Amino acid sequence: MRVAGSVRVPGDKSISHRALLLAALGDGRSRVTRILDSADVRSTAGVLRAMGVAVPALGPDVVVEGRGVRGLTAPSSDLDCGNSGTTTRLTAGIVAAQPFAARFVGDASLSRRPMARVARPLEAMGARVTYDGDAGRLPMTVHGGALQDLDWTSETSSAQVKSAIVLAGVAAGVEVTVREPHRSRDHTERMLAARGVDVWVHDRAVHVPAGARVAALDTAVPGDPSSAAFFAALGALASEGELRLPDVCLNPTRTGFFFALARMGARLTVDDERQEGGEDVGTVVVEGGRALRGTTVEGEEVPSMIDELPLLACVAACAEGETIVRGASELRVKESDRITAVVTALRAVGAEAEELPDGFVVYGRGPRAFAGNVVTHADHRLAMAFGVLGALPGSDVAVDDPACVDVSFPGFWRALAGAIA
Ligand SMILES: O=C(O)C1=C[C@@H](OP(=O)(O)O)[C@@H](O)[C@H](O)C1
Ligand SMILES: C=C(OP(=O)(O)O)C(=O)O
Repeated sequence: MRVAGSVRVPGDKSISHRALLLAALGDGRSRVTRILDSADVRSTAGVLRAMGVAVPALGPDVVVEGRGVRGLTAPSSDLDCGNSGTTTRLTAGIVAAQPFAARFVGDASLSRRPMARVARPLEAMGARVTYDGDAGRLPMTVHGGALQDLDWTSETSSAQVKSAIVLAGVAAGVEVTVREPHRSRDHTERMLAARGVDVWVHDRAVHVPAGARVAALDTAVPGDPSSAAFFAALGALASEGELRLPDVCLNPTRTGFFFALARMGARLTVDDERQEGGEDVGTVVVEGGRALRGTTVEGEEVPSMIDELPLLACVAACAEGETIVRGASELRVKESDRITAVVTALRAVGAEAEELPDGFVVYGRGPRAFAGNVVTHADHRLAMAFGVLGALPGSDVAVDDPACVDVSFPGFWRALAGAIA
């Protein structure tokens, strides 16, 4: 298989959510260009509209009139977060500081995911959180109120938990410190700093002082490294050719997959590296034709490629030798249980893999073709990872729900077909 050309991946999902939320909390008008128009970001736009923020239909250029940190209005309907954990948890932090209650609902997948991880610190700040049914699961109502300062040590390295607490602190005007075991993605910190908030980051701790205001800011969203990862993998698995992936966010809390792929033997370089809107951005160039070998991922590397681990498992099936991922039990509480789902799907297409409680082992047997049916559990990352395996010469992989890619990467299948020469 030969790859060629340039794939411009859509805007970063994490940054797109935050760009809307911070624009809503801002003093004045913010313009966001190149925002990701996907189902998850539409969920964030929808919950903001329900709270009185005039967010236009998502497009190349989105202008939002900020309401200030406590200027949201009580929603007259539920906040429908769809499939999006980020929408739910970050918005829960903001609602905790507003003088009203809001009920969060989501689809079947989101309704299985744990919410106590954000509810507990928000309760410690003085908000009240109630559940319709099972404790810690949606539907969940956050009753906002007068919040107090918080110094919180998180058990998980979760940017959503960290951001929920930080946004609650900013919206309430109180002081917060959040500590985490390993550094998770730091877009909230960078984006608040760019909007005039005195954020301090020291090692694995973040501090925001009392009385913060969020300035309005015009920004462009860089390309999503989690979406670019599928094309980096495709290029690395190709027998010849080169793919260029321009304008990808290269924030070091997000580039773990590229690093692991390079370590496995892929030829990856970066052109035109620069700073844009507080983020490192560049063109990732991947060349095919290299033999790949297995690797081990654990510890602090895990958060830097948390959403790319299903894809890493697929690449590992085409490498020589074992790939071991440990310390990634968070994968069990994503859109699906991504440990069980990826191991089951790998076996279904003819690869060898086994589950660990907190990760997996893939027994790679070098470049080859795969065939079988993949159950995605409507998980976009699973669909795209197995889409890459299905694109390999001789492969015949049927993904049960190809449309679920719309959560993060509408147009993925066309882009995948277009990258193969
Ligand atoms: O903050 C964010 O934008 C995200 C954080 C990660 O989740 P956790 O915070 O649950 O690890 C990641 O998996 C998710 O896709 C997006
Ligand atoms: C886990 C993901 O997103 P979220 O938590 O926002 O649903 C993801 O996009 O892989």
